[in-house]
Parts: sequence; structure tokens; C-alpha cells
Amino acid sequence: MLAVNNVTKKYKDFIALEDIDLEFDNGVYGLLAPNGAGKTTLIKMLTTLLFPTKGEILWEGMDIRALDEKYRDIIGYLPQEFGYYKNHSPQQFLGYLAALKGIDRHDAKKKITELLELVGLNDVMNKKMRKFSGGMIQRVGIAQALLNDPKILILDEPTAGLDPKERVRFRNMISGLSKDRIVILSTHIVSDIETIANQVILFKDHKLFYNDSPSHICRTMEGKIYETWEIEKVNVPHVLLTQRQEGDNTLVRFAADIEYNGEARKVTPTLEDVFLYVYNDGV
Ligand SMILES: Nc1ncnc2c1ncn2[C@@H]1O[C@H](COP(=O)(O)OP(=O)(O)OP(=O)(O)O)[C@@H](O)[C@H]1O
Repeated sequence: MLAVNNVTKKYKDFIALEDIDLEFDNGVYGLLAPNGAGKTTLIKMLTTLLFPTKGEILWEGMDIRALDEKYRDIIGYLPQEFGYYKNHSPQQFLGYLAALKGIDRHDAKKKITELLELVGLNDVMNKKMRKFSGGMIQRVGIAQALLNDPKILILDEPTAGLDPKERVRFRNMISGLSKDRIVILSTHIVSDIETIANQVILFKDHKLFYNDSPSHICRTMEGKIYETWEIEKVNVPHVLLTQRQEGDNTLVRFAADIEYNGEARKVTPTLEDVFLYVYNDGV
């Protein structure tokens, strides 16, 4: 188990994260928040690129700082800005990284073939990455994070640059990978995680706001989400969520904390509703 105990991270006087407690067992964890909420700060602490100002992070009860290389051997990490060599093919590039990670040459060759198959790049494994799309590069990034068969896979905004088809493929791949490892991924795109995350983590005002299953989080807004074609008639305090144009009419979705019996119907809350409501006034 990976445990974040009472962790605070400050940058000089600025508190990026405060008193965070989290526990991770095998499964998919989605860090969902708008930019600036502290997702990358947490990920950098989990990958030992930064250290908490206060508190501790434990793997199987031991401080990851003390475990040092032993801990880094069991993590796979895809950073937000993933650097690669344009003139390398995926096979060359992964071979190079495998050597850096100290993976035996023979094992690496087999593993790289398996991984390129998994991410669907086996037919271009010898092509230079110069001409690859953003999505293809991202898939190379995911493959490199899996080279050491990590027990903890950490992906920072892994779906950036992926088209809708690639997003679906990515979700299926992640579900498969999470059976025997911890997968932690950060995103500000609700649909990336609502179907695959066992647990969704939301920060608000630099503190932990939700850490629960998508269905439990949605339930917190039960009875508070409405849709109406006549938003101008809604006379209770409300937060506008989304709108959809149909012909000359606009269907507006809104959240109201008090019961509303006017020209609107109650609808089932989605994770997107909760996200829009929670971050209505900023991170
Ligand atoms: N090195 C730093 N020095 C000062 N402030 C920082 C530093 N790194 C991050 N911050 C601030 O801490 C807050 C959290 O940043 P962080 O990068 O963790 O957010 P995020 O949710 O990951 O957003 P993004 O997706 O844009 O990276 C932001 O307000 C950011 O400006």
C-alpha cells in the first residue's frame, strides 16, 4: 500500500497542498482538478521529484525517501511534458531507456515488443518518431512508463493530445493494467476517468475535498441538479453547469442547493456536474 500521511507542500509561503491523507491499493485513482489545483505537485511528491514540507509518504510502511532507489524501481512515470528523441524509433528509444533503467538486454527486447503491441505501435516500431502524432507519442510515453513492470504507475495528464478514439483505447488499456498495480492518473477531463477510476480524488482550496468512488461523489449532489428550457424563470440561487442548443431553444443544466419546484426537472447528477459545481468559483 502507498500512503500519503498528513502531507503539506509549500513553495516558499504559498501552500500548494495542505494536510493531505490518501491511501492507494491496486486499482485506478483519478486526480481530477482544474489546472493549478495541485495535481502535479502531488505526483511529483509521489515520484520523489519533490518532498513534502510536512508529513510523509510511505510504501508498505516505509518512507519513500529512505527507500530511495528501491522505491523508484517499482514506479513507472509519465510526466506531463514527456521528452523523447525525434530521430529515434520507438524500439530504439525504449531500448535506450531500458538500458538506463538497468534492464537486461534480452529481457528488454522481449518486453519492448510486448509493450509496443499493448499500446498499438508494433507496426511503426522502427519508424522515426519525428512524424508521429501527439497521441502516438503519448503511447510511447505510456510504454516507457511500463518498462520495469511497475507496481505503481503514475501518469500526469496522459490523455493530452489524444483523439476520441485514442482516449477509448487508453481507458481500456488502463483498466487492464490496474488489475495488479496502483494506477494514479491526473486529468482535468472528467470523461477520462469517470468510467475507469475506482476512486476519484478532488482538491479544493489546496485541501482534499473528495476521495471516493465516482458513484458516491455523484450521490453528494443527488436532488440538486436540474434541467430547464426556461432558465430566465428560475428564481432560486443556482449555479449554471452546461447548456445545449436544440433548434431555437437552449436546455440549461444547473445546480441549486435549495429545493426548486418551478419550470425545471430534476436529473441524475454526473461527475461532470459535480466537477463544474465544485470549481465554479475557482480552484
Ligand atoms: N515551483 C513552484 N514555485 C511556486 N509555485 C509553484 C511551483 N510549482 C507549482 N506552483 C504553484 O502551485 C500550485 C499547484 O501547481 P500544480 O502544478 O501542482 O497544479 P496542477 O493542478 O498540476 O496544474 P497543472 O495541470 O497546470 O500542472 C499552482 O498555483 C502553481 O502556480
